Amino acid sequence: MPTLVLVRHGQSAWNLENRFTGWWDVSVTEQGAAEARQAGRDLKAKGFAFDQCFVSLLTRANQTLNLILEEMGDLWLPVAKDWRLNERHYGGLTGLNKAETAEKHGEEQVFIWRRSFDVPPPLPEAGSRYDVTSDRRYAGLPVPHTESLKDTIARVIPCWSETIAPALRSGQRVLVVAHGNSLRGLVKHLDNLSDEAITKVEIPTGQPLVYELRDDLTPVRKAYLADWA
Ligand SMILES: O=C(O)[C@H](O)COP(=O)(O)O
Repeated sequence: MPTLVLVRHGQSAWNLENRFTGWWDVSVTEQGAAEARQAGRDLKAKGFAFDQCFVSLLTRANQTLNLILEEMGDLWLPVAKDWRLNERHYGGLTGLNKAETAEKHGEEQVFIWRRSFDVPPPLPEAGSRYDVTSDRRYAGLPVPHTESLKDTIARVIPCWSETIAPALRSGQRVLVVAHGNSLRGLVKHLDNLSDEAITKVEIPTGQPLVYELRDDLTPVRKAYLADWA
């Protein structure tokens, strides 16, 4: 039975500071690194092993993956790095404090920006210091300027269909380390959730989410590792 484990990166510097992060490339904090190591130890203790890993191009996800694999003694595993697993792009909100933004624009507006299905955050101002379009890791790629969850899903699902799903179908046990919203996109797809239902789904940092799948890749059961018997 295909096994898929999804992990959101451990706590990042901007999770700690409560800042909109998106494609800005911050590192995990000490707590985030500890979450990742614990996830690796727990996966190993519960008998999980992987054949193929997938990760975004962002540092916090790569650090988390490496720490998990180090704890599992599996740093040798093949890893496919794909920009399509990056966090949703937070546009002009990138770098702003979430609580201060809510004070300025209201809780309701910030909820719409953070959790609505198809309303993207405002575009960045020209010359934004958080512009990553010329970062060489994205050379030749269609770097977005802002993204709704719907926009994020429009790149995550092709990544799923072209790379992750074929690996699972070929019998590989797969670990995906990515981000709150790229993983919400995958969860929406796997659990066949409505646009409304996904607004209520939150994915915590550093907690492996385990899916046991049928051969057609529909879920048989799903649970966070802490509850996986
Ligand atoms: O990019 C970010 O700021 C976070 O990783 C996810 O943010 P959210 O909880 O506002 O979707």
